[in-house]
Amino acid sequence: MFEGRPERGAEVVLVGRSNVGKSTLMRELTGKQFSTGGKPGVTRSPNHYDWSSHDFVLTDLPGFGFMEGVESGHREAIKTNIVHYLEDNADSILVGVVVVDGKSVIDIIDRHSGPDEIPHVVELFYLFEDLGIPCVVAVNKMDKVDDRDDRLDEVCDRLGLYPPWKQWQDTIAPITAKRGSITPLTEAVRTHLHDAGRDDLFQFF
Ligand SMILES: Nc1nc2c(ncn2[C@@H]2O[C@H](COP(=O)(O)OP(=O)(O)OP(=O)(O)O)[C@@H](O)[C@H]2O)c(=O)[nH]1
Ligand SMILES: [Mg+2]
Repeated sequence: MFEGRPERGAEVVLVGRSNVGKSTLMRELTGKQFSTGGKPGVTRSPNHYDWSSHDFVLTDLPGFGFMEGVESGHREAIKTNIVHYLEDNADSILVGVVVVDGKSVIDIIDRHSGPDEIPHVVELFYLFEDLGIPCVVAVNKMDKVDDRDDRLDEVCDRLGLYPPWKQWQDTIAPITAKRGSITPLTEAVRTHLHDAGRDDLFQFF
């Protein structure tokens, strides 16, 4: 189990595969440097960022999926811990942000789709739905994607959302975290915070 979650009544979580840019996005949102890098699996336990004056915490959960130098049993354990974390804290979590790498997400989803297999990203998306937590898919590294609209339509398709993606801007947010270009994400998050009656948290997004 993940330890050390600060006692907070409101939370936004970032979750996604290793190396998609969660820590980079966290840095953009908070202005604080978190350890990032090309080496997958950098984040092994949650990074909580909280503001002592506010009843709010932003959490960067560890990456799952491929992690160099991490054996498969441990990898599964991390995934199980993430699911438990989301279930245990579902009452406080106002928005779940699933971060994906726009360059590779479709290949990865298709590689892991089969009669007995559902890709982690799709599974997470539905887990948030089951838990009643609004979910935003931050499609990161858009600087590396040429066929932008086609790619985003494909992401919708794989998640069971009818294209075109532009009608899902509360759910699909194309960003380039590395360059600080994250407005589609902050606007989507704000929409869900507003729906939850929490405009007071706009200051963090
Ligand atoms: N081209 C490009 N690279 C990015 C972008 N965002 C992050 N990266 C790079 O992707 C790599 C991984 O970023 P991290 O933020 O460490 O990824 P993470 O999801 O926290 O990874 P784990 O901690 O392993 O789960 C780094 O080399 C980043 O510089 C982006 O928008 N575009
Ligand atoms: Mg990280």
